[in-house]
Amino acid sequence: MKIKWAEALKPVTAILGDYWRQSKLTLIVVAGITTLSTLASVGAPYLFSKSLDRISAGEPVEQTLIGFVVYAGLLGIATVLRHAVDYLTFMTSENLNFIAGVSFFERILKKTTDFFIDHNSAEIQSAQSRGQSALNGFVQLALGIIVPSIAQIALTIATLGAVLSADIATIVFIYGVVFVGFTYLANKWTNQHLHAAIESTQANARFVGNAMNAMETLRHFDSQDWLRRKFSAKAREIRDRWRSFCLERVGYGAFFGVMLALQFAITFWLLLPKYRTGTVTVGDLVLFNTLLLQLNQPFEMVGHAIDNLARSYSQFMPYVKMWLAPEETDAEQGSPLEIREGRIQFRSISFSYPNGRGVEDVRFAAERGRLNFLIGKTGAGKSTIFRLLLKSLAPAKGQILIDSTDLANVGRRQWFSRIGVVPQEIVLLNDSLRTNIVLGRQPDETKLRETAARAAILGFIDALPEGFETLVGERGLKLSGGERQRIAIARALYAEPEFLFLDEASSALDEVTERGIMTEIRNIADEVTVLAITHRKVTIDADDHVIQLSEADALANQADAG
Ligand SMILES: Nc1ncnc2c1ncn2[C@@H]1O[C@H](COP(=O)(O)OP(=O)(O)OP(=O)(O)O)[C@@H](O)[C@H]1O
Repeated sequence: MKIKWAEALKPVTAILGDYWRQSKLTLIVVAGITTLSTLASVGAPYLFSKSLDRISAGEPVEQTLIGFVVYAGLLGIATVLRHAVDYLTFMTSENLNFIAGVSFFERILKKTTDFFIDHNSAEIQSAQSRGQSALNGFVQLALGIIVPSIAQIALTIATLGAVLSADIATIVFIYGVVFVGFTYLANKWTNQHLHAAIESTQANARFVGNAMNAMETLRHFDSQDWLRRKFSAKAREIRDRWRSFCLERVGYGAFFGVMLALQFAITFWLLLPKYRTGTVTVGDLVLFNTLLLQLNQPFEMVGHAIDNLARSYSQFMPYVKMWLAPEETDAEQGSPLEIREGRIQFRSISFSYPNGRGVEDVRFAAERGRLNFLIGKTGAGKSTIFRLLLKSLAPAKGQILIDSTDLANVGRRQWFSRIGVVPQEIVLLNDSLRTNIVLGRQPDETKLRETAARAAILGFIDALPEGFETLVGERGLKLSGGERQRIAIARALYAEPEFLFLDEASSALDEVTERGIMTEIRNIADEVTVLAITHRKVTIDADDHVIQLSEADALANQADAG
């Protein structure tokens, strides 16, 4: 996806806007100090050259000493101010990191399900840290380099023009334009290597994230060697792209050296005859030499700044792409959800994924008073129906009614506050059992114990030395599959939902435990609408309501209202 400049500017303006509001005072102080530092760095050599001329003209040393003392003082002040600018800029950058980090995280929280199917956590993190450092680069460049350098260039050229001659100032100006222009072109020419290097780095982060998630499996298949080869091939590709970039830049360096020598040679060639005729003094020559040497620094800095800007821009692209990726659209001002009977009705629902698969014309109703089981062959569309119910997908056709309210008009937060879900793939945080069940909702010890008992996990938790405070490990891997499922069931029941969706929620449980949990759930079926996906017929009782997805082509699924 190629990003337009205007689009890339959206996150920049949002973040820098916040940054300006929060760090206004420091930024103004930095700008003030920068101006003073620039004045001191041009004023000092000027004073030196004038004092030198006065001494050459035979003025007594006592009278000229004051000029040299002020010169020394100005040099000192310029150094102090330069350091102050460096560190104040650095100090504010931490605040910028904070703002950029939080804004990015908030955006990621709103992304669609597809976003998390396409990007893993390592890749998201890599985009975030590169994006943050690029943004920081922009600000540091602007504050610490571009603004002071341009001020110094302007002031120096004006001084050279006034003290020496307009043609010298013009030569220096032309040199600066060629220098900065060539740096810009060199960037353009080397950009393809740069973009390729950044893209490869991002792809490698995605690869590493995938590999970390599948580490156990890869080990079982003795795939480490294959993994290592793949990783080193990708890492080599990144290194080679960076190398091509750097070597091309080294070549351009030679051009800059020749340019610098030429500039000095031409200007001295013009100045020396003027010295002979007395229009230029020794002090003027010294001033010229000092200012020119000093001026190469801001020229180089502006050149590098353009260079860095180009690099930062590329580094910033993955961050921008993620920032701009579609977000869940929500009916925030949606219909209030009034629940009377808790009836869920699918009315001719169709949905197709980009690959053409999905569900078509699905019709069924799930009511309270008994459990509703959704069954059908693998790939028939059961999970897709759940995703539609959870508003991760939106129907292309048809309506999902909750009593008489169309679910499409209900805000996600409102809907999620009324439902409990146990997904097929249980996701646990690497935190305590308590945190994994409560998940940031209102803490209530009695409710916690009650729901854990309903999910048949209370006995297990109480027997652990640290009880509810036990840590579950990365993705809950310190628990068995069945324990993870029971924690997920307790989590779904904790907020006393009005609708409960179970996607193969008991597939990892033994029959006795499963029966116990299903009895608990049947006991609440009068107050909660329960819709469960299962492949295990034994889970289903004679009194339960079965919704059978047809065995025809998945896209032509026709649910039986049972
Ligand atoms: N994100 C996706 N992108 C593209 N196609 C998908 C996606 N998710 C599912 N599908 C396809 O849609 C169809 C229905 O999948 P779904 O997961 O709903 O089936 P299911 O009945 O839940 O299967 P199972 O019983 O195996 O879990 C399948 O053909 C599947 O390949």
